[in-house]
Amino acid sequence: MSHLYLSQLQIPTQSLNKLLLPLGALVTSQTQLDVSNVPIVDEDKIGVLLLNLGGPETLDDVQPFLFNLFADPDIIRLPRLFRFLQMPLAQFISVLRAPKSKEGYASIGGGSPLRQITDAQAEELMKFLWEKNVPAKVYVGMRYWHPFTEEAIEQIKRDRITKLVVLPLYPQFSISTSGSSLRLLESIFREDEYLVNMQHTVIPSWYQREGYIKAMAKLIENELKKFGSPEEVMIFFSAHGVPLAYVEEAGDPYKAEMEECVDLIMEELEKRKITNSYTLAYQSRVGPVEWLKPYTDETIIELGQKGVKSLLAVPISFVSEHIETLEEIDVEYKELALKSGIEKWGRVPALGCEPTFISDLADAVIESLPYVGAMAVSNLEARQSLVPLGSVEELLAAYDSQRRELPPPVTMWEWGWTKSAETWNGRAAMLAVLVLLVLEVTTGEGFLHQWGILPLFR
Ligand SMILES: C=CC1=C(C)c2cc3[nH]c(cc4nc(cc5[nH]c(cc1n2)c(C)c5CCC(=O)O)C(CCC(=O)O)=C4C)c(C)c3C=C
Ligand SMILES: [Fe+2]
Repeated sequence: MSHLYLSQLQIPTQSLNKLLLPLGALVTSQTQLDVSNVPIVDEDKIGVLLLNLGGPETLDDVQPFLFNLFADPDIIRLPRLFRFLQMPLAQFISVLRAPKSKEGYASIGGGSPLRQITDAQAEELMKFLWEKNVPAKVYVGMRYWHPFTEEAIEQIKRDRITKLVVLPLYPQFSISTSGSSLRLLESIFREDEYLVNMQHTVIPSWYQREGYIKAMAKLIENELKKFGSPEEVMIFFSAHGVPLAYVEEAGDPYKAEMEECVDLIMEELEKRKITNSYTLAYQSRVGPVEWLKPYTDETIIELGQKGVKSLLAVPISFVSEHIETLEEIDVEYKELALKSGIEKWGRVPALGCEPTFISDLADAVIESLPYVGAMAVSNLEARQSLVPLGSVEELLAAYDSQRRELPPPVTMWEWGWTKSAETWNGRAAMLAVLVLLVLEVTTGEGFLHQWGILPLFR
């Protein structure tokens, strides 16, 4: 785990006067916390901002929620040349996907439980912080639905918070989740004088924390006991997928962090004399591109073919129940497993407000407090004398540089085979394709239907 300032998410030249401090020591420090050296003065008002995805609360929210999701350039990554198509494409895909998504949300009670669960987690976290003598207020900022991150920030300003710890509720870092939320936050901070001057730190990922690993192991142990022969059960970790290009081209650490996380949980189980076989697969892919493999559905079928009879599904990338646990795993994958020859099926619940877990999150916040703004140094020498920059900064910088490369400046229209003509031809072609797609969706006929491509987005 490392800590950083939001300014570190910017290109390096803009972040020279602030410092990212990877706190390797804190990763392993699970010992008794000593809050006495936390530099908090009486006037300090401490805030914790929990970042999460957000989910539609009613069926009418589904399409606008999907629009917000697909309008995010960290979710649909278009080459810069085609960036102007982001909004029309988001509109197009959200309208196309909404009916299927609505069915899913209808089957879990008409909306996402994410807001309620995240609010409850915030409440519990606040209780633990106060019990540990850290009077802090906890805020929730969602990326794609209410309460939006912008709303949380407004409240933080109204409350005159002076020290802020930013904690994404995703255990493992991905460009598409924590990365996207932090990038948004960074842009909000950059434009606001109050926020620029507010001391803050970010905990980018925390999958390796002992409290989290222990809480996960305990939940798995509990569910295993419900099987007749627990030792014969295969532990099936199922993580939300990301497109393969995120990992292979943009350098997303998500897969590596996921694999390490699974290893740590299995090591913890071994300490409890649980040595079951296990596997990790990726679920919930969207669209026609290749995603991280192995895919959950294909793996279930293969395991059935290999004669596995008992499977315990463990959702691993998210700490709340949500549509992909309640519908995709509990209904679709269970049905697939039973059809594939698996006879006994179980599922580990999401962590939610599990006390070991929330208490550990409170510890993570307290451990990061000494670093809230404490390392804002203005000279390069001081910066270089400290611990080298952590992986998050490098990551987002690499990712940004990949996105920054490209286009020739788009000038006025010129005839002939010029750079400008090429650019405008490209844009015109994309617009034409878009018009064709809209026609196809509205009429239900066209080449994508004939080729069987369109249903892939549904
Ligand atoms: C760590 C978790 C998640 C990653 C990584 C992630 C990447 C990712 N997701 C989509 C597309 C969709 N995600 C949707 C819902 C959704 N996604 C996550 C988590 C991660 N997504 C959660 C917890 C939820 C559910 C929220 C809720 O309402 O309960 C949806 C909408 C649902 C649906 O229509 O299936 C889409 C679409 C992409 C494209 C992506 C990586 C690029
Ligand atoms: Fe998702």
